[in-house]
Amino acid sequence: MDIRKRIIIALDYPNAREAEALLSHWEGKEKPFIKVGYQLFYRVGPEWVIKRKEEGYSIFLDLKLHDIPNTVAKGVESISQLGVDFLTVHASGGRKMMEAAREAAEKSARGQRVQLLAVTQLTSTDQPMLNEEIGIPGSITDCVTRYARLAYQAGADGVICSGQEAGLIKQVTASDFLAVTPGVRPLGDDVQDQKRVVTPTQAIKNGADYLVIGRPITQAPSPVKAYEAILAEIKQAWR
Ligand SMILES: O=c1ccn([C@@H]2O[C@H](COP(=O)(O)O)[C@@H](O)[C@H]2O)c(=O)[nH]1
Repeated sequence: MDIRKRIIIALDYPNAREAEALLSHWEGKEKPFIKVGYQLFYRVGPEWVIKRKEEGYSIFLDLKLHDIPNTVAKGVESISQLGVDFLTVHASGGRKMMEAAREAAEKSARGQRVQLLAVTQLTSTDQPMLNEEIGIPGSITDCVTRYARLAYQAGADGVICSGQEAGLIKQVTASDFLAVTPGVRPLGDDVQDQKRVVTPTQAIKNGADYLVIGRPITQAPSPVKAYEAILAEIKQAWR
């Protein structure tokens, strides 16, 4: 796979104009893999996503579905019409919910079916928050591992986890079970609201398949330069 596709840029913008302004930096260059979250999706809707697909972007639609199995299945059926590449569901929705999502993705595929990624624990969650606020006992690693196993057994294609956990997830599932990792910060960058953070090098060395990176690229004075610097770093780490 083209190593450029391993970096997924999070387009966390409030409208099409700002999202397209970011994308315009890549005019005449190879199109990056982009992530559309609900801030942008709820504003621009499915037509905008379909248009970007037609232009040749790979798209991760990060809607983090979490509901009863029937509702999630219907949501996946609708989303499958957009032809996006990746879609998130929450592993905490349970096995039946993820199985229903997988079945719906297969049934409603138009060509290549959407790949389902289960969110384990958000990268903004740390140990005290997991135990004291959310009320889940034990270590974050145990919780993430448990959710990853469940997601694997339920037919998800991979998980969203921190780069800290990518290697462990491969050990308890399979080497081709995707570890897609947000919470990536180049050395010296502000971690902001992220807690379980790693550098691009650490993420790749730990076995991450894709790095999801938003603000370190989108808020950089030159987004393309920031992207290319991360790319150079992961190429080095790949060796
Ligand atoms: O556990 C998770 C799941 C999703 N995300 C999303 O990734 C990006 C990260 O953006 P940064 O600006 O690089 O922090 C953002 O869209 C999140 O919604 C995550 O961070 N952690």
